[in-house]
Amino acid sequence: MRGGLVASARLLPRPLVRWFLQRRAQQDINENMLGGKKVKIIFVLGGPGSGKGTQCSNIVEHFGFIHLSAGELLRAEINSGSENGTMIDTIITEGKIVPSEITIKLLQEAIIKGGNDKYIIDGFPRNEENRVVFESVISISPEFVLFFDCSEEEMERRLLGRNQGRSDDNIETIRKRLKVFVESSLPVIEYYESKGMVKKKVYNKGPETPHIATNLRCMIRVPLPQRNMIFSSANRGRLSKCKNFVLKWYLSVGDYFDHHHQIWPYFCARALSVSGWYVLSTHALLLPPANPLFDQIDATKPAPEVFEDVKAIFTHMA
Ligand SMILES: Nc1ncnc2c1ncn2[C@@H]1O[C@H](COP(=O)(O)OP(=O)(O)OP(=O)(O)O)[C@@H](O)[C@H]1O
Ligand SMILES: O=c1ccn([C@@H]2O[C@H](COP(=O)(O)O)[C@@H](O)[C@H]2O)c(=O)[nH]1
Repeated sequence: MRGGLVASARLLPRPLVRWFLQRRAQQDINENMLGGKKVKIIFVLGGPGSGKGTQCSNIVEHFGFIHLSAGELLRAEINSGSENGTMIDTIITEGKIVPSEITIKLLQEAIIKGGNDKYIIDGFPRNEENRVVFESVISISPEFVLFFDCSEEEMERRLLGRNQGRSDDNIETIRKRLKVFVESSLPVIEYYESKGMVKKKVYNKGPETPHIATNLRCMIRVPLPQRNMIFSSANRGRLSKCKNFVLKWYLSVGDYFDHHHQIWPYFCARALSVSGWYVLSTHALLLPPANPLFDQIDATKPAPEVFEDVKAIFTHMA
């Protein structure tokens, strides 16, 4: 019977057979299945240069996932001389985001071609539109999302030293990419965070927290009350960063810490939060325990230490 089917398939035109097989694979994917196995997807998100690619290589080595970097797939598309190549190249050089249908088609093809049941997708979804279109076209929900949190200064330093001949590793494009990350990609992380899907490692490094913009943004996913307060040391971008956010009113007391690093502001912050203030803090030490801030992977640490955090997450998952 099976032999008969194979023989009849040989009589069909090849494009039709290819179309049929692709459709089957697509149906499988839509049911989270590929080749009879449930497909696991993990999104790896973080700013440009936060170390996503570096850690994905470690994950592949230790946990047998296939690594799909959306950026790499787009770069391969440019190099293949495809009709979309020039458009993609221009978008990447401007640090903007390529239309969802292009990226998702490339991801979909790579998943089908990969034939594995475990994928880490690095650098995608990049904006809310990416996320929504992915959900409707490839209806696989990620098992979880890894978020690498890193200061903008550190990301910029790393990208300028990466030296892999990438057209977007220049200061002008890097600045644009960082802006796009805060404006378009962080909302995706916030969305997954609100669903409890962002894998976390408690960030408890000390008083100085590097990534003010990210962290503030993470807090602001919560509906803002009238009164807000920002703790941070001076010259860490409190005012400039806050201008990006619709803070109705805030009180900044960070200057006190710069010179003293005293414990009293911690109690102050707690007392204020208990009495209805919403405390935004750029100091890990000041966080009231229930405050969800700083729960990302601290990607400013050396790569092997970052991987220890990642490993713990993957080990628990297995
Ligand atoms: N923890 C780390 N400490 C110092 N340097 C790092 C660390 N992790 C990665 N790097 C270096 O920083 C540069 C950027 O890392 P990587 O390419 O992994 O970042 P990425 O998040 O994938 O960036 P992009 O989104 O631009 O592709 C690389 O040169 C890498 O070797
Ligand atoms: O989903 C995606 C992923 C990437 N891009 C564009 O590619 C560059 C480089 O991406 P990396 O992840 O840093 O390799 C990125 O700045 C975007 O321009 C995209 O549009 N959509």
